[in-house]
Amino acid sequence: MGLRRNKIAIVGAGFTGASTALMLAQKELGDVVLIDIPQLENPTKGKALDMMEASPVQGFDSQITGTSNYKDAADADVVIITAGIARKPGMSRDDLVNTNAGIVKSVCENIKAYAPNAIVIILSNPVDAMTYVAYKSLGFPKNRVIGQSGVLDTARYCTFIAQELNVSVEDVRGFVMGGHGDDMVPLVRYSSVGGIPIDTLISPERIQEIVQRTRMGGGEIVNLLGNGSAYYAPAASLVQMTEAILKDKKRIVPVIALLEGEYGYDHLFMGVPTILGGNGIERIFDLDLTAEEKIALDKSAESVRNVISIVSI
Ligand SMILES: NC(=O)C1=CN([C@@H]2O[C@H](COP(=O)(O)OP(=O)(O)OC[C@H]3O[C@@H](n4cnc5c(N)ncnc54)[C@H](O)[C@@H]3O)[C@@H](O)[C@H]2O)C=CC1
Ligand SMILES: O=C([O-])CC(=O)C(=O)O
Repeated sequence: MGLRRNKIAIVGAGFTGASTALMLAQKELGDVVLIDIPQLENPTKGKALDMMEASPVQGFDSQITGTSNYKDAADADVVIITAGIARKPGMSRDDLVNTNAGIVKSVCENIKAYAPNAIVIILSNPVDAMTYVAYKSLGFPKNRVIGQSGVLDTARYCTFIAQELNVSVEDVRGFVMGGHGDDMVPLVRYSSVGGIPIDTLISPERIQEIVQRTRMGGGEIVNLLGNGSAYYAPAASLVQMTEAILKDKKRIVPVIALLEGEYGYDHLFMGVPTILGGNGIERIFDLDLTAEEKIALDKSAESVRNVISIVSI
């Protein structure tokens, strides 16, 4: 019997889903199945075929299939959920909660039926609450239900630090935790370039501006695009998470995880630093925080709780 390739299903073939499919294939992380609603089956097939026709030019052998039939996603190793509506200028991510909760729930019923052993990554917003909806709907163990926020928020934070110091992005380290909203918590104390703490190189005022720009990073793109939200950096973030899982890399990345006592929170889904590997979330780092950091995290946790409290499953 030949070796089996990894299979990655992406539900939602819009801006983020399609960008993710192409980036996954370019890295040959597995065969990709792109799923959207039956009314969009032809455009979904068209996107997949267009990407396949890039493969001889770019030299990748991953197969990309467009479909509206979950049977094509049977036994996927990783399923990525990007289905739902995106915000427009003037809206908050939380305004999407009721529409997207219904969509994520129905998507999860299909995942449960066709890919019961998959590790599931949720992108749909408001993503902390949608990860909770997915966890409840799937009934999978908590290590296999993972929300994407912190990789993207950290990427934005690191972009701004690299630009501020005019240094390589490869040398910037740091992370953002908390909910994926305007009160997320970039951890300045744990941020460095080439091992040098950033607060020895950047003034407190500029650091605060970078922190604030990071918090509003999604909104900055929404306002510039005018008719949707970011997709290139979100797709890159999903690819990093998928790669960590499929290659069992044990990357240390912030992701949305079910907290059961960590940081003093119980039954809450929120972004925290974790080890991401072949078993999904393999460990949560429960770091000591300063009083100021804890106050900021409490505020973010309260925002997430408020959104989750209005979700009906
Ligand atoms: N967590 C994060 O960091 C980020 C979250 N997002 C969120 O991701 C979601 C998707 O964003 P985009 O791709 O830009 O939106 P989009 O509108 O381009 O694509 C969404 C796709 O989902 C599909 N869809 C809707 N209901 C479906 C269902 N029941 N089954 C299958 N497919 C379904 C739509 O037909 C559409 O093609 C939004 O909720 C957005 O807010 C986007 C970027 C970052
Ligand atoms: O801002 C949005 O609505 C999309 C998103 O979550 C992000 O780009 O961070």
